[in-house]
Amino acid sequence: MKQETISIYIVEDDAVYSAVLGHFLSLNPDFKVKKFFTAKEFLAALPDKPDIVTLDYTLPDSNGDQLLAKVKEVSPATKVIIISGQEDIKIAIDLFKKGANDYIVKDADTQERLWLSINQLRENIALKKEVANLQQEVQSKYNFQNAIIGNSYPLKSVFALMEKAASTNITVSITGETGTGKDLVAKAIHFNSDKRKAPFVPVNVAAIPRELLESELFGHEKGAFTGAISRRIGKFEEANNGTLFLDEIGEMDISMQAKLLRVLQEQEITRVGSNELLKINVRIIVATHRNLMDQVKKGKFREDLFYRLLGLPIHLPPLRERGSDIILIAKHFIDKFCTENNLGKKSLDIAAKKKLMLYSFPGNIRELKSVVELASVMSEGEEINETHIQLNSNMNNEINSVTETLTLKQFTSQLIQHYLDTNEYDVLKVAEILDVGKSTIYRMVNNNELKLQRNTDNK
Ligand SMILES: Nc1ncnc2c1ncn2[C@@H]1O[C@H](COP(=O)(O)OP(=O)(O)OP(=O)(O)O)[C@@H](O)[C@H]1O
Repeated sequence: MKQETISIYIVEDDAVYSAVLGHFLSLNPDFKVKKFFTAKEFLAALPDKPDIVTLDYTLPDSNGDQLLAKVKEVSPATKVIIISGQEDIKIAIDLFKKGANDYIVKDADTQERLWLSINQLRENIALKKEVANLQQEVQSKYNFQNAIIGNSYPLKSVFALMEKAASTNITVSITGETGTGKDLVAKAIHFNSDKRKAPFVPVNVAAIPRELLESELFGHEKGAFTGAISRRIGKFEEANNGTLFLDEIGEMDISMQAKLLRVLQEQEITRVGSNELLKINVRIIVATHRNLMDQVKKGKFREDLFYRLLGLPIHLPPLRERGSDIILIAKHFIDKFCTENNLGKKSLDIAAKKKLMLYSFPGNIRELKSVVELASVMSEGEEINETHIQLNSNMNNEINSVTETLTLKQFTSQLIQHYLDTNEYDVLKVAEILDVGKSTIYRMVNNNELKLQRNTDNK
């Protein structure tokens, strides 16, 4: 672990003793030492929150007891070492109870004991700082706008719902095709909620054999079934006070659905092979690529569980409906991949962008990522052109009937027409999705390049 500088305040009215301690601790260049001779001077500097304070138990204007209480009030994370002229076990125990970290008697060994004590506390401080930094890192990694790239109209609605989800404990149900970011959205909600310091526990229901799911979720006691050689806690217990993310919930077996419903209603679980009820407090987020209502109609998903899990529904639109987000996300992946692989800076040329915009991306963002990473490898220079973009399946939606021989103007007009047709001819919405001015669209309508209503020729 990297050793960081730590600040130490010495509070001691005996000037000689203070100078000795100060000199001794300053031998370590990582220790930044300040000396205070009265409680008054020390209290004035306390808001700077030192890492460690050594307190002389008896000062002319206060005592160790009062100052310890003040430190705990103003700077609870500061570690306090009491240095006392006499050994009094009762006082020492009392001080420990009130939060002192060590109690050292002034004698021949004081300096060594102090050195040891400070080094132990220092490890603890460094660990706490590291945990705090990691927590901050994770939070900023899952900050909505950092983690989830895009500013299209449909994605902005998703952000608005995510804010609501993060500020409450409501159950969240996320739907969307494969690769649209369901997992990412679930994590971002957790790491922006007040449960962020507790665990985020993902369970992919589809990946666990049906007969093992119950013990995976609720845990089991030793000997509960063949192979249960020891007690094991389940995912619900692991996620206690945090978030349990049940991915692919639509794949859950109907008998297991009944057990899950009971647990959600009662907020308590029973480990397999036990009779003991354990209270749990878990935020639930579920995701599925299926239409759960259809599953209910087909009798494959319990209606009562469906409504119990629906909570705040968030639907993630497929990538092909996110307009120019395709290019933003592609750029993001190219920059990241090129930096990680020392490939220098690369960018997409116009034809490459056009090829990406025309494709329907059945694998959504996951597919876009692999397409542009491969393109970054294939391109020799700084530019990624259309020959580097290797698509995995044939273009299959109506927009893909556009031929490669179109001019940029014809292409633009067909692209906008496609979005008008699929967005109820809402000009403002389409202008926002495609990031063009609404006047551009109206101009093209006036020039008969675009239609603002459905074609009625075939009716
Ligand atoms: N808007 C986005 N911006 C940047 N990266 C994204 C975005 N959405 C998804 N990703 C990335 O795309 C990949 C697929 O996302 P994710 O696994 O969350 O999708 P999913 O919907 O859960 O897929 P599946 O249903 O197959 O499990 C991940 O690498 C994720 O980080």
